[in-house]
Amino acid sequence: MQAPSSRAVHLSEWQKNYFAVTSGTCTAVQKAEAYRAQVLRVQYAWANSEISQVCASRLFKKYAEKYSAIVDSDNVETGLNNYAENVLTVARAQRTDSDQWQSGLSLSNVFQMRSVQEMMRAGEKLRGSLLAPADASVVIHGGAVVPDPPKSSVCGGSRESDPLTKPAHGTGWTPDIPESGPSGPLSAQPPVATNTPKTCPMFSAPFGDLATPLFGNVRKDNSSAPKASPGLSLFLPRQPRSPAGGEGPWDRSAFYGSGPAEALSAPTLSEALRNTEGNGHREEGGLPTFKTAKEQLWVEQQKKHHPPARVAAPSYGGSGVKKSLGASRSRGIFGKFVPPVPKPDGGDAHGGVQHKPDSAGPAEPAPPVDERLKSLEPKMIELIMSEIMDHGPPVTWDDIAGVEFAKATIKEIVVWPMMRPDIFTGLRGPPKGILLFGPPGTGKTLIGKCIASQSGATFFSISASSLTSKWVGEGEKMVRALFAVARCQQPAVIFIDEIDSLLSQRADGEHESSRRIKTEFLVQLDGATTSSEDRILVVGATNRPQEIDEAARRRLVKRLYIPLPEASARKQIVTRLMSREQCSLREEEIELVVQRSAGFSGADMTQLCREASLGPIRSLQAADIATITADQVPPIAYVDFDNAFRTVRPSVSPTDLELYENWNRTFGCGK
Ligand SMILES: Nc1ncnc2c1ncn2[C@@H]1O[C@H](COP(=O)(O)OP(=O)(O)OP(=O)(O)O)[C@@H](O)[C@H]1O
Ligand SMILES: [Mg+2]
Repeated sequence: MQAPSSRAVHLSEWQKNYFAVTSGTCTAVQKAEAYRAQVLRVQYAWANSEISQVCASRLFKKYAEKYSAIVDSDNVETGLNNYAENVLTVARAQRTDSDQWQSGLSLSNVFQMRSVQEMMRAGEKLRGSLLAPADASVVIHGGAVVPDPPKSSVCGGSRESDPLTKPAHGTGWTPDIPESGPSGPLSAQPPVATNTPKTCPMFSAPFGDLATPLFGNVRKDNSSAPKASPGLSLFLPRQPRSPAGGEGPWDRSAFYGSGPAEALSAPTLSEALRNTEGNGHREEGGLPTFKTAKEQLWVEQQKKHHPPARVAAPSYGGSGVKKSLGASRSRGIFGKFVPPVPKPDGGDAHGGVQHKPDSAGPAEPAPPVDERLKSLEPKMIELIMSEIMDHGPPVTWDDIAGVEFAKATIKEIVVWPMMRPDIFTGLRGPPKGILLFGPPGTGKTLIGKCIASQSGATFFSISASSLTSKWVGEGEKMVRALFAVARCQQPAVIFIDEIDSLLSQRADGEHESSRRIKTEFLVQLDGATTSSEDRILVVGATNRPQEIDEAARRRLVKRLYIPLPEASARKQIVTRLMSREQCSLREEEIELVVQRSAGFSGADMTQLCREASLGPIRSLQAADIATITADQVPPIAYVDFDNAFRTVRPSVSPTDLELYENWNRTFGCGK
């Protein structure tokens, strides 16, 4: 950011210049100088990021054109028309700064000069080839001719034709023009050559679309370039030089690389950026290796979506891993997920390390593997990673209406021990297993998501049915892998939804594979729940608690009943949902809705509100729906709830409810 004072200085300079050039008192040279200074200022401002590239392009074009107009104009009063004089100046190594100085040159006789002709011939030969800066200055002077028709254009991509291919012919010869030897004026005048724009790259437009070649045909293809080049290049030798390393546009040359004009141009900059995008790092000798967060993110995304083929770690002993572990997924709501495979550059106390962007190429040696994961198949670990709960918006405790006791207990068991493990030790040590049970749609899964959001632990969410059905025959390996990975990611919460399908009572007729899964799960659960060091919490949720195996039940020590919402909780749900919509329900009407919804689950209440919210739409004519604006939709009224009650019914029957309550009285840990 520029300090205000510096802005003020800029502004006043700008104004001063403006008045100078519009006052009518200054000479053409002064005007040209002023415009040239403006062009420089634009460059400065752009280089200092004070103005955008688009703005810089426009200003550059504007002032470069004004400048060219003066320099190109052959009007004796308002133009400089002194190309030939510059050639003469060059030839004589004399300066012609005097306003009174009258040239003996005419437009035509300059072409008779041998040196000019030689330069034009030289230009012909060089045409098409990229010129070195020193040569380029030859082209400038050779091509810097005249503004009328054979006057064909001057040098520079801004002109339509190339003076090198269209030598202008003139008549007459002014003998007082000194000859400068067979090799032309430039070679005959070394001091002049050193005074050419080759060391003065500032007018190589720094703007992508205006990358005007300073030196004639360096970039012929750019036809949108401003017509400043010829004039500028001729003018520049007369400008005072900044000392090397001093401030000024010369600094930009140092910034971009010390070099000729092309080193300054925006294409070079964009090239460097393209390189960065292409391979994630900048070329040696290019711009500094700093990467913006956006670039870094882009590079990481590229790696995620096109991960390098990894060589399987020998210690995994299995098939090669095609995807990098967990890298294809985001890192959970808290971003705490760390890969189980430690990287060589450090690890945490548990053997895992914070996830870092995977910069490993295929040739990178396989990283060492956590001891606890050695016996597992990499494929399994990968599958576990893909089960990490990382989707959906974060859920807060306030999003869950009612169930105050369960919420308080969970905070006590999960959140606080995570916060203060030093206090929650010994007898106060948190239980390692929780069972949330209750009728469907009462918020058990919602609580699971809330634990994920609020605990700050690594959160694994697995649907038990996926363990039994998705990976048939491999379920028990999955269970083992799940706990092993969780152990590497402590503190960790393993949330198992529909746990009944995993831990249902063992029956004689059950399938061998599901029996093995269950056994493995109980073993792991036992390990996790009995080990005092492990900070792994297993949270199971079920709406069929009576089907859970007694051995599993014992291990899930805190069994919390998640009942149907009470009146206050139902009101909370309705109020919260209606607050996001246009609603005209009065307080007593809300009370009425709450009363009428006794026996509804949280999910039923949500459904009721959805149905009611469609009421105002249904009251509209079909034609209106096409044209109505969103704020013209009538608000939700009690009548809409009234209608909704006709179609939405409680999903939990009183008989079912009794079963839950019985089970809660028998096994539940609630009050
Ligand atoms: N206590 C609650 N507070 C707010 N919304 C709730 C509550 N209970 C349920 N809901 C609503 O019902 C939806 C379903 O809840 P959820 O999936 O948590 O029920 P569940 O108890 O896991 O059911 P199931 O036993 O069938 O799996 C939630 O997304 C939410 O919109
Ligand atoms: Mg659920």
